[in-house]
Parts: sequence; C-alpha cells; structure tokens
Amino acid sequence: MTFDDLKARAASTDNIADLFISEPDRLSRMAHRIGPIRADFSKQRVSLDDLEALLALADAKHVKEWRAKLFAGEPINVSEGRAVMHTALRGVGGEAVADEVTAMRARIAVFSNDIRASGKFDDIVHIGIGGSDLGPRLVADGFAATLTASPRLHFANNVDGASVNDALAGLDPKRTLVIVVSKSFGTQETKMNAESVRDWLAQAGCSPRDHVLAVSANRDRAIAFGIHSDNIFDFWDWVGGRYSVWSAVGLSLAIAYGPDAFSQMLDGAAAMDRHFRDAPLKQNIPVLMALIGVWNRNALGYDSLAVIPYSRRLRKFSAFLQQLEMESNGKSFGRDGKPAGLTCPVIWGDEGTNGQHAFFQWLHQGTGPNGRGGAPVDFVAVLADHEGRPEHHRALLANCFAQSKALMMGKSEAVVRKENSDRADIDSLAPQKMFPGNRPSTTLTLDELTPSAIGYLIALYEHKAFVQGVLWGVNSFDQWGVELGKVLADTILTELERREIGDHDPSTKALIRLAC
Ligand SMILES: O=P(O)(O)OC[C@H]1O[C@H](O)[C@H](O)[C@@H](O)[C@@H]1O
Repeated sequence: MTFDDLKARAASTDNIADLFISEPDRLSRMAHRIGPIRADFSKQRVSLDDLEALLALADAKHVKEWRAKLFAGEPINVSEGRAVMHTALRGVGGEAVADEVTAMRARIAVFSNDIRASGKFDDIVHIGIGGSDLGPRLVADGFAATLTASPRLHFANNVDGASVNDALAGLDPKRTLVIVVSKSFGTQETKMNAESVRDWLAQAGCSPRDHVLAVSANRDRAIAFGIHSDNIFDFWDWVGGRYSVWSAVGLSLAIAYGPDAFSQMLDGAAAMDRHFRDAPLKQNIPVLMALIGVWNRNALGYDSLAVIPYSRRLRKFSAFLQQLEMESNGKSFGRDGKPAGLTCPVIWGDEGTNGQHAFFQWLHQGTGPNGRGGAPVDFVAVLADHEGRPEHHRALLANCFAQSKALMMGKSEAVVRKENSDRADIDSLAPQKMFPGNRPSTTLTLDELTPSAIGYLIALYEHKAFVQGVLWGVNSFDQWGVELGKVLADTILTELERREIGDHDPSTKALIRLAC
C-alpha cells in the first residue's frame, strides 16, 4: 500500500452521508472509547474499505515496529542520537530511566506541597517559551475547569516587553515565586525575561535564592545564569520540549493546582500510552486518527486541519498542537535524507462557538487546493458542565454537534431554490446560498474536563503525531527548521545595539535602518 494507491482510491470516494447508508455498522466501527474520551471518526470522508487500506499502509510503513522502538527507549531521534521517552515520565516504557523519573515525581510532589503549605507566595510567574510554555499554559487553563490555582499562575513567554509586563502587573515581588523553564537554558526570550524579572525582584530587595527556581536539562547553564543549584529541577535530553509538560516543566502546575492533579494528568496520559501500545491498530484511537489525517492530507489533498475545542478551557489547544504537530512533522525530507512528499498540514483553530462567527464561513463554503474546499475539522467537546450554567452548556454542545452535521450534510441547491422561489435573482443566488457538504470531521468528546482527561487528550495527539511521522518517514523529534532565524536574530540584535548595519539584502537593511 502506497500514498499513490490511497490517492487512486480517494478519487472515487463516496459522499459521507451516503456511507452511513451503505455501511450500516459504520458508527460502531468508527467510534471508539478509551477512558473518558470517545472518538467518532464516522463523519470522515473515508469508507470502511478505505480504512482497511490505511491499516495496510500502517503495516507497510512498520508502525508497530516503530511503536515498539518508542516504548523500548531506542534512540529513534536519529539526527540528534537520542531516545524519545516522554511516556516514561508517565511510568510507561523506558524502564532504564524509571528510577530517575520516580525520584523526580516525588521531589515535585514534596516540593509543591511544601510551597503550598508555606503560604509564602500568592503568585507564580512561569517564564518559558515553545515547549516550555505551551503545554503548561494549556493545562493551567484546563485544570481551572475543576480546580482553583493557589498560588495564582502567570506566564511570560514572548521577548516582547509586554509579555513580562503583563505577567508582573499588580504582583508583589515579596510574595512571588519565579520559575524559569528552559530545556536548553540558552533561549534568548526566556533568558531576557528571566533577567528582567530578576531585576524586578532585586529592586524590591528579594534574593533569587528565595524566589527563583529553574527547570532545565542544562544544569550548568542554569547555574552560570545565577540560579542556585538547590533551586534547579532537572529534566533530560530524552524529553523533547514539546513533549515535556509531564516532566518538571509542569512544576508550576503542580504547585498552583496541587501535585495530586498533576499526578492524575500523568496517570490519564499513561492510560492512553497503554491503549496506544496494546490496542489492535483497527481500534487504536491515536493510530486511526493519524491514518485518517494522512488520508485527508495525502489522498484527499487537504493542506490544513482545523482543531476547534468547544471548551473555553481548551482554547489554547490548537496553539499547543501547532507546536506538537507542525514542529514534529513540518518537514520536507525523511530520515533517509530523501524528499518526504506531503507531510504535516497547517494546524489552526480557535474556540467554538467564537470561530463560527469568523472563519466557519470558509469551512462551509471556502475553496481549497484540492477542489474539495475548506479543511477537515477536529471538534473537541466536553460533555459535563463545569461552570454551573447548564443552559450555556447545552447551547455550546448544540452548536458543536450542529456544525459537524452541517459540514457533512450541506444544503443542496434544489432546497435553496425551493426556499427562495420568490426571488427574481434565484439563478445567481442559489449557488451562493447552497452548502456543498461532504466536508469531513472527527468529534472527540470528553466526559469531563478532569486533569486525567486532559492527560488522555494530550497523549492522544502526541501519539497521533508520532504515527504520522512514521507514515511520512520523517524524524518527529528534531526541529532544525527553527535554527536559521535564531542565528540571524542574534546577528541583527548586535547590529541594532551597536547601530551598525551589516551585510544584508536591501529589504533587511532598510528594516534595520528604521529601527536604529
Ligand atoms: O526549552 P527551551 O530550550 O528554552 O526551548 C524552547 C523552544 O525553543 C526552540 O526554538 C524550539 O523550537 C522549541 O522546540 C523549544 O520548545
């Protein structure tokens, strides 16, 4: 089975709505549950036979073998010679590091409880960017569905001074704990924000020893930066930044929401790990999600995926997934150095229902590179109401379910003509008011937005990204594509500081001149 075979199959793919008629057991075969998550793939434009072909592709691309390598802790990040063991942080696989992980989890729990019991801090400022920021921010919002942060949690990520200013606004330095999170401890934004916050503390006479912690895989750099060695929480080079929320990178979550919530999240992720490791591929939710994503990308030719959480508490989910999926699989060349073909689509989205009043027009009627229009959608909904407003919650869910139905069913030109038969301009109006339908989506429902369910959800997409990396033949665990801009930014920063314009193209020179 090859991508070309899939493309040939897709050329004759049916209408989704018709598939429910020709495949009476479609829903039961395409909706699967694990723990609090139910994944309904039945509104995808893929027949059960197509799914068999996709499972054959998984075999042809050795998904099971790669999955075994992942859990065995083999160095599958070949370009950096590293193992990939974020599942070991949840206690699944990576036995070689189990003791270190257990010790770190215990240290996080004891430390978090001590800080919470001490009552010394009202606020935590978490400084970090990319993988050292997106996961903790997503989870902090998610935990707020069922828990209250105490101390309160603030984030400074961007090098834009507004980021650190917003994070510190109204805070009392004497009652603030600062956690600097950087795997490399070499990231410009994080170091600059940490310096600014250190100055802010110093002006109030607060010592870094009492107020600043670091989380890093590079202890030496953290010490060189001036962090006391007792205040450093380590993590390891086998944890990729975008897979690191399960490590001490989540320390601020454990302090603010309690170590029990943090552990429950890890346990939820572990349950998803075991499902991914053990379930047959045809019932394996991350595998099916990955295969359907590849179908949409490589067979149907979609170039983006919209992820729409119908949950305000998950509104950062698409931003989180942009790093998880696009940094993992946004690559042109495979592990073998050969062109990889079409890989990761653009991931984008916003919370529902807000998006309905903005870009959903495009999802329903917009054009696309494949002539099919729009983009596939992952809808994510939480069944329980955590806000004590059942009428709002029913409306939220009604909108979510209505959108996936509308995308699939559309509204024919004939119906539009009937409804507007009195209009003289019906010939020009009808095509504008009709909905083509047959637009694919997946609906994920979570019973409740508990810490455990959040663990399940994030781990689901981690494994999806892993499987897609295997199918596309890329190394999902490096990110060389972010380096060039960083190096150039350093050069240009020096020029801005010295007011000296170096050797650049005319456009870049003109921009530097404007800022000098
Ligand atoms: O945690 P750090 O070392 O500070 O890295 C922060 C982020 O910056 C890098 O440029 C990478 O693109 C990300 O993968 C990483 O998560």
